[in-house]
Amino acid sequence: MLVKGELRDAIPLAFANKQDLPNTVKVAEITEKLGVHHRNCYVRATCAISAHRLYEGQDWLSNWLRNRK
Ligand SMILES: Nc1nc2c(ncn2[C@@H]2O[C@H](COP(=O)(O)OP(=O)(O)OP(=O)(O)O)[C@@H](O)[C@H]2O)c(=O)[nH]1
Repeated sequence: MLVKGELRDAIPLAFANKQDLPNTVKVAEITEKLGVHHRNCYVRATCAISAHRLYEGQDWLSNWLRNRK
């Protein structure tokens, strides 16, 4: 989807939110379903309620934007 579809030029960051809940789809499965495992894509496990790892993702995005050509 992200590799060949309309989103192929999109910023390669996805938040896999609600990872604190027991039945949430896990990062590996999301990565697989997005079809980005062969690409430099950062799928980050997060919990929006506690802000767990949200800032890591924002830092990653900031660096990616700064370094892209
Ligand atoms: N446990 C938990 N609840 C969350 C998290 N993120 C959002 N929620 C809760 O999920 C509900 C829906 O949140 P929204 O921000 O409205 O998200 P949405 O995309 O409109 O709806 P969803 O499709 O349910 O995610 C709210 O009650 C949020 O508090 C999370 O990381 N963990």
